[in-house]
Amino acid sequence: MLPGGRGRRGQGCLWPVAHSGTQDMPTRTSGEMDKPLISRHLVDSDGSLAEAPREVPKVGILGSGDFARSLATRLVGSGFSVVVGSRNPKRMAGLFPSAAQVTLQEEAVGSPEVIFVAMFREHYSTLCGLSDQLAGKILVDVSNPTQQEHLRHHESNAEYLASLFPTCTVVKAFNVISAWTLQAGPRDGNRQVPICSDQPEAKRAVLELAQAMGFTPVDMGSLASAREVEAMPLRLLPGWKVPALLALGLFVFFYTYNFIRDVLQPYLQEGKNKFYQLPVSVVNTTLPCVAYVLLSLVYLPGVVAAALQLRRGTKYRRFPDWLDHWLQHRKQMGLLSFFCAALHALYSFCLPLRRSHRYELVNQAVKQVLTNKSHLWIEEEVWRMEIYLSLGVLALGTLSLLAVTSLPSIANSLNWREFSFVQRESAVLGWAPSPWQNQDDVSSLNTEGCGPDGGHQ
Ligand SMILES: NC(=O)C1=CN([C@@H]2O[C@H](COP(=O)(O)OP(=O)(O)OC[C@H]3O[C@@H](n4cnc5c(N)ncnc54)[C@H](OP(=O)(O)O)[C@@H]3O)[C@@H](O)[C@H]2O)C=CC1
Ligand SMILES: [Cu+2]
Repeated sequence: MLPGGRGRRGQGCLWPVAHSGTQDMPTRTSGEMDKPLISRHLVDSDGSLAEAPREVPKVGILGSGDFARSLATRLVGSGFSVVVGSRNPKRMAGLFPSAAQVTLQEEAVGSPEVIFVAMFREHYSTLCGLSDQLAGKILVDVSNPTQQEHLRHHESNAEYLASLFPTCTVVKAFNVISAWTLQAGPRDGNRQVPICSDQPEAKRAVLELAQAMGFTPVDMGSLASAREVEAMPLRLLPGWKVPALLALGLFVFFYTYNFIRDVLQPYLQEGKNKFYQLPVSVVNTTLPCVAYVLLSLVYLPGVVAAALQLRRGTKYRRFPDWLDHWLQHRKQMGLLSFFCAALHALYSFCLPLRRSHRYELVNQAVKQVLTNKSHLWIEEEVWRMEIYLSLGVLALGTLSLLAVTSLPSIANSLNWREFSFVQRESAVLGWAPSPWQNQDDVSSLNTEGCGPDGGHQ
């Protein structure tokens, strides 16, 4: 079991990998050579307790910058012995945890099997002098290219490092984790660490290292995926761009429409000044329209896909790309729909707070007095509003249930049947999940609870 890690019972733990052809293991007898450095089993096959880990695994870090410091802190905290290689160890030693050994680059790379290269790409070539000492070791490339660098270089940083050190095994990992997350621990921030390498054993070693540090490693395959892994931190909310632009476009469209209908037309035809309605009332009328349309766009691709499958007579053929993308964006559209509906509810609460509303009430009262009416009560109107409001609240409640259960952490705590039950039963459409639907889908309901005039006024 790894120190500080959540070692799996009865399962072999490979860290650190004993390289075939690694010479620096003279301390172990030949009988021990096939065992990993750390004790292999928590519980042996005969049920007796295995020996506790004795040797503290050593990890090397080249570079002494922000990332190196955070990494060293985290590794020491996870029970590893850390040796840092710097061009200027004296100056840097004070910045590292005291348990970490800070020394010259050539001294640091001697003993550890796994060495993190916490430097920028342009400085990789300065390590070429260490080629001989590095032979046979695992180099972990943590670098992140800038947008320009990513576009300029065809090969990934990790592949470039591998080309400089053909005798080493390069593993790409940890680039998506910020120095800050490393230091604070994986409690907050992203836990997932995508890892890729051409050598399965080396990848496995780094996978287990990440796990021992409390992260969730994700196997991304061979080093050819490094370019994709390096592009990850450059992307900003990738799945949200299209749905957010769509929501914005819908908002602009409906806002313009409502402005023309509720403000401009009364002004032009009757000379009424209703421009004060622009900040609250028109926005409040617009939000449910956006919510409705987004919601129908959550359902529509499912129907289109079903129709397509029926027409093709099979479900084992790929959907066209546009439909595929649309299907993949349903969750975001559903959540944006929920967001608009929630905003609409808030705005609706604020309607009676407005000064214009108070003036209108008083004016109406005065009018009533002048016409000598004492009691104004239209039964039908009263009932209608009560029902609108009740349906609106119910609809928003259901929509929030769908939104909440679609969040990964909550969806993961439900099994597939529970998930589809919540999603289906709460959906007033009675829409059944189908094979193309993924677990992350938010399906929704068809009522939003708006008055026919949309504005609850
Ligand atoms: N900071 C972050 O949050 C993250 C950083 N990364 C990646 O980690 C790597 C290091 O980043 P970071 O620690 O922030 O950078 P820094 O600038 O803080 O550190 C870079 C280190 O590289 C070392 N180095 C070795 N050779 C040279 C050289 N010839 N010229 C200059 N420096 C050299 C230096 O250490 P010394 O002087 O001791 O030799 C220096 O401390 C980068 O590739 C970055 O993309 C990845 C994810 C997050
Ligand atoms: Cu409403």
